[in-house]
Amino acid sequence: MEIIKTGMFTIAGRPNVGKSTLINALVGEKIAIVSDKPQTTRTRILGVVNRGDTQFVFADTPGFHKPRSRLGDYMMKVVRESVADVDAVILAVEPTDRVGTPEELLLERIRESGLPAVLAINKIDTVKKTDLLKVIEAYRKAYSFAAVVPISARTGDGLEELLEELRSFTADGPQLFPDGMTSDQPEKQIVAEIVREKLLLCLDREVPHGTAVEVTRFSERETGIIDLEVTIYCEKASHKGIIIGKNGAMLRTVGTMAREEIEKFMGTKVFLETWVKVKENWRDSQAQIRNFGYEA
Ligand SMILES: Nc1nc2c(ncn2[C@@H]2O[C@H](COP(=O)(O)OP(=O)(O)OP(=O)(O)O)[C@@H](O)[C@H]2O)c(=O)[nH]1
Repeated sequence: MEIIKTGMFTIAGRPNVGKSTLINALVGEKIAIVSDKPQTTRTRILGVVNRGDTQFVFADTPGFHKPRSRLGDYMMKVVRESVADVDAVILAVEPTDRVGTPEELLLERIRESGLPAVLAINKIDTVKKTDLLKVIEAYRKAYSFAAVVPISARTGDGLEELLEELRSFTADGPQLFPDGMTSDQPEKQIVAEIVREKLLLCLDREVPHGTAVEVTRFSERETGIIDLEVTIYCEKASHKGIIIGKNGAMLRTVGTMAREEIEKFMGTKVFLETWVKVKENWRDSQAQIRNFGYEA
C-alpha cells in the first residue's frame, strides 16, 4: 500500500524501562541492543514501522540520567534534542503506581515542549490487572495524557493498540524512509552494538560500561561471506585482561555469541576477528567520542 501519512515519535523514559526492547518489538527486527544493565543505549536510534498507509518513525533515546562524564553530557544532549521535531512523545514507564522523579522531570520537559504525550505502561506481563489500574490512576492524576496504553514490549501485548493511538498524530506526507529500511543505523554500527551487547551480557557492569566497539574491517567475499574485524577499546589494562579472559576464553565466548547474532542479522555466514585495545579515558575525550560514532 502506498504510504501517504507519516509521523515521528520519540520514546522517552528512565534507563532500563524497556525503550530499546519496545523499538525492536515495534520494528519487528533487532535494531537496538537490550540488556538488563541501565544506560545501555548511547545514541539516538531510529526505527521505522509501516502499517497500511502510514509510516511511523520512532526515536529511541538514551535513558534519562545525571551525567557523570562527557559521554553522559552527550547523552543528555540527545535526550533534550529528541523531544524537538516530533509529532508526539511516548513516555515509557514501569508498571508502578508512584510517579518517580525521572518521570516528573520528563513530564516537565514534555509540558514545556507543548507536544502531546502518550503514556506506555510497559512490562505489564509482570503485574496483575488490579495493580495496573492503580498505575493508570497515578499517571492520569500526574498529567493529562493524550492516551494511556498498557503494553509489554517483551510479549508484544498492546503494541498494535499503541500504533493505533499514535495514528491520530500522523500527518499527510511523503514516505520518509524507503521500503525495507527499518533503521537509520548503518550495518557497521549495528554490528558494533551487537558486540557491545554481548560484552554487557558476559561481564560485570564496570568493565563493559568503559568499552567502545569499532568495526575496523567489513568486507564481503564474492560468495557472500562477510569478514569482520572488530576492535574493542577499554579504559584500563586490567579490563583488557578481563575481556580476554583466561586463555582467551571470555573473548571467544563473546565472539561466538556476537557472530551467531550478526549472522542472523546479516543473513549470511560471518567470520569475526576480535581485538582488544586499551585507550585510557576515552569517555572524557570529545575527539574519541566522535571517533566512535557518538557525534557530539
Ligand atoms: N518483563 C518484561 N521485561 C522487559 C519488558 N521490556 C523490556 N524488558 C526488560 O527490561 C530490561 C531493559 O530493557 P531495555 O530495552 O534495554 O531498556 P532501555 O530503556 O532501552 O534501557 P537504556 O538503554 O538503559 O535506556 C531488559 O532486561 C529487558 O528484557 C517487558 O515488557 N516485560
